[in-house]
Amino acid sequence: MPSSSIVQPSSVPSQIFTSAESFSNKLLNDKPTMIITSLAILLSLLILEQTVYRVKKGSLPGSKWTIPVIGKFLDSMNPTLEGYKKQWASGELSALSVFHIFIVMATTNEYTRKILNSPAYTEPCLVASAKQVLCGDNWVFLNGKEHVDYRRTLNGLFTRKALAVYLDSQDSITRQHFTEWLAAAKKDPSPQSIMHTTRYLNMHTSLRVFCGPHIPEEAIKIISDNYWKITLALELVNFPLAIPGTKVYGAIQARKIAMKHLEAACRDSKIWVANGGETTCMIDQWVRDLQDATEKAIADGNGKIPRTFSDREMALVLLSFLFASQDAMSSGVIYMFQHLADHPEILAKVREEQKIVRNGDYTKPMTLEQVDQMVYLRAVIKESLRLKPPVTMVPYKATKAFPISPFYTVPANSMVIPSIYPSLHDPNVYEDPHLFLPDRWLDPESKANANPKNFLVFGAGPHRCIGVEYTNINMACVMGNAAALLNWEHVRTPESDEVQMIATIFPKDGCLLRFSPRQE
Ligand code: HEM
Repeated sequence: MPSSSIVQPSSVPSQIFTSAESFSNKLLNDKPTMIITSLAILLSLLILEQTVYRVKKGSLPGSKWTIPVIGKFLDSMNPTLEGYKKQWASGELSALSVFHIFIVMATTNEYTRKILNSPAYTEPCLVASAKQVLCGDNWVFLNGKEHVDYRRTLNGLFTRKALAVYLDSQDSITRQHFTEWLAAAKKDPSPQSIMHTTRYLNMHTSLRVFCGPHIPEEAIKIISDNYWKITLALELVNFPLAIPGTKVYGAIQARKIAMKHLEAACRDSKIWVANGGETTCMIDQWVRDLQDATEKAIADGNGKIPRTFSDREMALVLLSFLFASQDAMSSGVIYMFQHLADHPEILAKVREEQKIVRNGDYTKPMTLEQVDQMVYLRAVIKESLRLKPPVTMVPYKATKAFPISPFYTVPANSMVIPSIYPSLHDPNVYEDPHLFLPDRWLDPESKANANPKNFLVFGAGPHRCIGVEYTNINMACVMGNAAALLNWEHVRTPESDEVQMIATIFPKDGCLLRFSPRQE
């Protein structure tokens, strides 16, 4: 076969094979050509892949070549904070590629804020699997005016009045779990990791705050047991196909289970509110807000009747809240337990404040007014979140070519990642950034307070966390009650200060604590 046929395959199509024998002879004769053709195509694709990567990367730091097809997939499967620190140290902007997704990582506060505040060029994409797990029609994927309008409705679920209603559930569930933790510790006094117990406490609290009495206790347990599959699928880039056995497939099954129960709760709440039931939870609050706005519009005769929300739409919102809060809140609370155990002098001050604010009576449920007065505890929470921010980075996508600096334009459709961690550890803003120093938040003139733009624990811009106040109150409720009602001893291991990244960050040894009851 002449070599020209390699580049001119069209020279053969008119040939008709008249027998099976001549066909197989032809195949045997053509075998070397087919191999050479395939190799040539493969080589061209590899060269094209490397060229596209290098053109997109331009002058940014990062590997000169990318591993064919998978890129840095293996690194992204086992991410480490050390690995990310290396990437951040490589430049203010740096590049990598995973499964042909070109990624630009921003390190500085300036670039990070620019990505978060440029809705004309960027939108959150969470992680690559997020649309499969959360459903493409989830409100969190809206942008621009549609997003602003939707979010305005949801803001009503986080007013001070609404937060005061939720605090009762938060307080009673926290106490219930502490009682169970103490009973377990009495049975087995050996130190135990608090990873799963804290996650269950958070899931239980979230689902009662969101759904009140409209979700049965067994459903909470089922959702909680399955939710870990969602957490495991939150890698930056997953294996692209959601086939049985993959993490994304497991997460989709877990979401289906959660959605079934959340939709049922929304249905139940609508009936409850229509029958005059009191507001017990977030969905009741939402249904009541809509009912009140509708009645007002009719009474005013202005025609501004609010849109209705189906059970599925409401359940998708609750799913987005669960998704946003479960891992982040667990990380925040676990590190609080660790930091306070490792700094007994700070825990002593938290206890002193609890005693004063609550008049030494820890039997009464915590109130919002009391949380307002816990100035020291709130500084401790802020510092714990700064030192170990649960969310170290937030993946965004460039919806069009994004001129992030005078020297570099992020190519359209790339992933562009604002990094939160470096801003929170900037030594120019936080002296001794690796130390746990809550006092830095108590002086209004401190560098930390003078530079709020660096405090990116909850992001910034149009998609800034909607649950900031709820988070602060919940952490105050859990840690205020823990300080008052529990003693805990941290059994340190060589891995206590190492960080494990599973969607958010956790101490690598799971934080081993020994609990006992506290009497003042
Ligand atoms: C320690 C706890 C939490 C941390 C550290 C945290 C952090 C974050 C961060 C970094 C973002 C991205 C912001 C951005 O893109 O600029 C975010 C978004 C979001 N968070 Fe949180 N979060 C926490 C708890 C919660 C809770 C408890 C809820 C709900 C009950 C919640 C609901 C949301 C939602 C809905 C978004 C997306 C907002 C939007 O796209 O408009 N978060 N959060």
